Amino acid sequence: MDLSISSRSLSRSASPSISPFNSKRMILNPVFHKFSFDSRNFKIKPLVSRQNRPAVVAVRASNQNVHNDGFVLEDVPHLTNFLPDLPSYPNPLKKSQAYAVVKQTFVSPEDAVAQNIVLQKDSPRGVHFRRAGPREKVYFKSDEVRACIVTCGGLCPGINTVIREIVCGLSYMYGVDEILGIEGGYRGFYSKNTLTLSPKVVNDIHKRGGTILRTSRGGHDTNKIVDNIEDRGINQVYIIGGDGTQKGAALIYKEVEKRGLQVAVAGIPKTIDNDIAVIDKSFGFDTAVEEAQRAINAAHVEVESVENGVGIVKLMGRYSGFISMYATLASRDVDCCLIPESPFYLEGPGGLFEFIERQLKENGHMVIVVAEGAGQEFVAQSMPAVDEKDASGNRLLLDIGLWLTQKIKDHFTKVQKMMINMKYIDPTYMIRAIPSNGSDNIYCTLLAHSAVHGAMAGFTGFTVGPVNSRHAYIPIARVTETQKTVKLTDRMWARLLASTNQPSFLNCSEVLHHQEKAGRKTTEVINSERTTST
Ligand SMILES: Nc1ncnc2c1ncn2[C@@H]1O[C@H](COP(=O)(O)OP(=O)(O)OP(=O)(O)O)[C@@H](O)[C@H]1O
Ligand SMILES: O=P(O)(O)OC[C@H]1O[C@](O)(CO)[C@@H](O)[C@@H]1O
Ligand SMILES: [Mg+2]
Repeated sequence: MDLSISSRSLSRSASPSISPFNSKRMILNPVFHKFSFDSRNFKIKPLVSRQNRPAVVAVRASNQNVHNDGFVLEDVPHLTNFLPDLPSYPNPLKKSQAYAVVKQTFVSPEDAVAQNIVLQKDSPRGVHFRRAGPREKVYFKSDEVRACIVTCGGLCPGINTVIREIVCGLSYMYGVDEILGIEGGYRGFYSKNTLTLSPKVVNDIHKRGGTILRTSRGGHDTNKIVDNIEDRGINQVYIIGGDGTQKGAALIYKEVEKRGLQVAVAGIPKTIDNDIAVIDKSFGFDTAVEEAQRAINAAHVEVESVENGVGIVKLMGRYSGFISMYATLASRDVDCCLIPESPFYLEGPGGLFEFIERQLKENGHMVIVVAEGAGQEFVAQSMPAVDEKDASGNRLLLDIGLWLTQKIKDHFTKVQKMMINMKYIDPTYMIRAIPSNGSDNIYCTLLAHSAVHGAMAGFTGFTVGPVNSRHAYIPIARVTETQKTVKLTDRMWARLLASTNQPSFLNCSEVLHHQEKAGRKTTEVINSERTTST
């Protein structure tokens, strides 16, 4: 029996109960894809799908493949894990003009990307991920692919570039011509129309900020989404979004597996906050850091032109201060950077007021960069209890910029009897809404191509991203189980403190606590200038 029939033709077949897909689902003898782990790592569990059809699913007991030398491969799922007889085809890239003279067109199945590249001579080789890129064999016939793209969560520079490059990549590299854009985020699967995407439609969208598909928060209903995927005959789903979106993508992948559908689910991580774990950085982040310079520069120009000028620039970063940290390091005009990971205080020795006073005496002006998630506990104290959430359940933040502006003004005019000139700039949405810069555009292309190659090769339930500069397929759970934050114990934060010479706001016991948390037992003498008791 020919099992190469696509889910498109299947879902269009008159009666699902007599679809040949049923026979495929009932095969009880899974033969795992040769790149996957051996069957000892799996157990077989019968499940019942939406239409009460029996489905057979291979559940990965452990997705870690550990070798004697401490080499660990954290693999991503493959369609053949639960559709063992899926046929494969030669990759059409073999005949592609673009790849004609490439020395090694296809990534070797053995290629892996190391999560940790700083090792000691005798240390175990550690965790690795499957290297991204085109494979010798694909598990979809080009003319049977019906792909869709969806964008969820907040905006970020480069989303349109990723959309463009998925469409052009599918079309030019694999000859796919059925690509749908799902409108308005996850809820768009079941409540909106779709857009037909082609290279012509997406040709110049990378020059625009935002997402041509529009986005939303909330509205993730796994069953409704997968019903819709099935009904539309979609067999490749490209999901662009942040940590919440990737959690949603994992649920879609699981439901697809449970129903035994030949649908590849690929996540492309997006977040301006750069808070996605494992990957080097998220697309749009460099653009954001660059754009933040304009706001910082404006603040600097303003405050150095007046007497006792204090400029405050608020940047995005709910729980992670990466944009603020990098924008500060890039600028050199910033005297103090406040991020959510590093608690600060205003009054007393080593506090912010003391530092501002010193800066004003020495330079006559200063610039503070504050991440939107910093000092939320202070703002909350001075406001009636509000605990609002957005539609996705993310806590809505209070305006630390306004609060800080007011506090500094009050302190210097009322307590210190000192005239100061406050300038508060909030460029957050302006930064998020711009198109991506050149280097982010290239990065977006790599992400999109990696996702397309991965889905065509039959991988599913994966996220793409660079790990130590090499693009890899990462199990979705790995990027959602933790959020990446600035580590105060890493050298980067020390570099920032050394560059601005701002107080660290940590007292001696806090320094030791952070070092212990980072697993470092140290008896280092702590710089007394930077340590005060609160
Ligand atoms: N735990 C979850 N399970 C399933 N879906 C989720 C989950 N968390 C969020 N989502 C869905 O993912 C989408 C985007 O989530 P969210 O608004 O948190 O943004 P995000 O993807 O984290 O991006 P960012 O935080 O960078 O703006 C929403 O449609 C939301 O319903
Ligand atoms: O678009 P919204 O819902 O106002 O979201 C703003 C939030 O989104 C983010 O930009 C993340 O996408 C955060 O930095 C910010 O707090
Ligand atoms: Mg998020």
